[in-house]
Amino acid sequence: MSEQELKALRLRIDALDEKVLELISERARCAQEVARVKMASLAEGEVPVFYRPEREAQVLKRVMERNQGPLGNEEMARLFREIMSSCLALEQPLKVAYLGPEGTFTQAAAMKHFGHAVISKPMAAIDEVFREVAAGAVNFGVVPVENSTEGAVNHTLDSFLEHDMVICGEVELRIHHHLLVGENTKTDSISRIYSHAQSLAQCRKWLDAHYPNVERVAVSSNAEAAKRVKGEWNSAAIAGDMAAGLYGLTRLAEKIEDRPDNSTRFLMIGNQEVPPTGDDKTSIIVSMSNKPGALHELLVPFHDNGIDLTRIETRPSRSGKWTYVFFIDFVGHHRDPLVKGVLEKISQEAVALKVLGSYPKAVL
Ligand SMILES: O=C(O)C(=O)C[C@]1(C(=O)O)C=C[C@@H](O)C=C1
Repeated sequence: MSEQELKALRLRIDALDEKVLELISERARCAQEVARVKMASLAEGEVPVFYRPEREAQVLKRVMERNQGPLGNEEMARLFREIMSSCLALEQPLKVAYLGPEGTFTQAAAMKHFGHAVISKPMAAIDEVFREVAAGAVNFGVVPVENSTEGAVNHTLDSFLEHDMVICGEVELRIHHHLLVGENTKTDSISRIYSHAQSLAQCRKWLDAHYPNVERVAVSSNAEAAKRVKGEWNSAAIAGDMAAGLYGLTRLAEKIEDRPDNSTRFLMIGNQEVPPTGDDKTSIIVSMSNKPGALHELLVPFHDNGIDLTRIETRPSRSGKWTYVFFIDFVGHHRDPLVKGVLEKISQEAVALKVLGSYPKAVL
């Protein structure tokens, strides 16, 4: 390519950037107007709700439907995700607590869902994320709930039994683990590998094959593991891209998870009910009496009404020995007439039924 051609193309890019800049600014001014309208239409004592997950899902879906390339749908939606995040921050910066420390996959999930213009706050444990939201110190919390290789995150499920929380969103993240070392690590004499117990389990086969005799030490998060190895000579950590970058670690081996499709689903928790979008999911907790056929009775109404169950999980109820609660996710919104009917039917048979929330299916 000649210098002249390159110069001409760059001039075109400059001109386009000016237009993009002006359009983004116009959009941001529009969002400021939206905030003004929201404030003006408040009833006496009503608190304004700036964040609208149902609207955000709609905007992102529209972008993906209309996108003609060459950028892929996900890439384009990711750009719009950030524009919307910045527009919302003009209305009101969201405060979001997540399972920390900095560099965890949960932080990456929070950024994927809310964008980077939020004020994010790392918490030391899942229960602390719940408490921070319950105390009103943040608008939302982000916690992991299930992994495609290792199953449920029990701490999260149990926290729902102890706190009154509304689920207002979900996000799925492809989880890639790397074996990381610090600059002083003697790589031929690694005697210890740190990571979160779930991550160690997700890489079990790889570790058995490559480091069968090395001690595996479970710590509170993979970011914590990355932080530790920075100062140690004979240890490595299993963690993701964010932690590797944050703590300046070297990748000794990449993508060491046993299953290439290893993914984790995260939930956004808060106090805000989300209206239907037409493409939603609902999460409920149900406890049934301990009698034969109880689980069958619980599932029949879903089957009879053609409602798609996406997950069912059992946990000890904590209110009696050998009694259980069921965590159920299904497609639909609790305000849909069909779903309403199913929930009424179940509550007639159940000891207790709690709707944890209805929320848009993950778009990104
Ligand atoms: O439509 C709204 O209610 C807005 O506040 C605007 C907007 C946007 O930028 O599109 C910003 C934040 C909301 O979470 C949803 C959408």
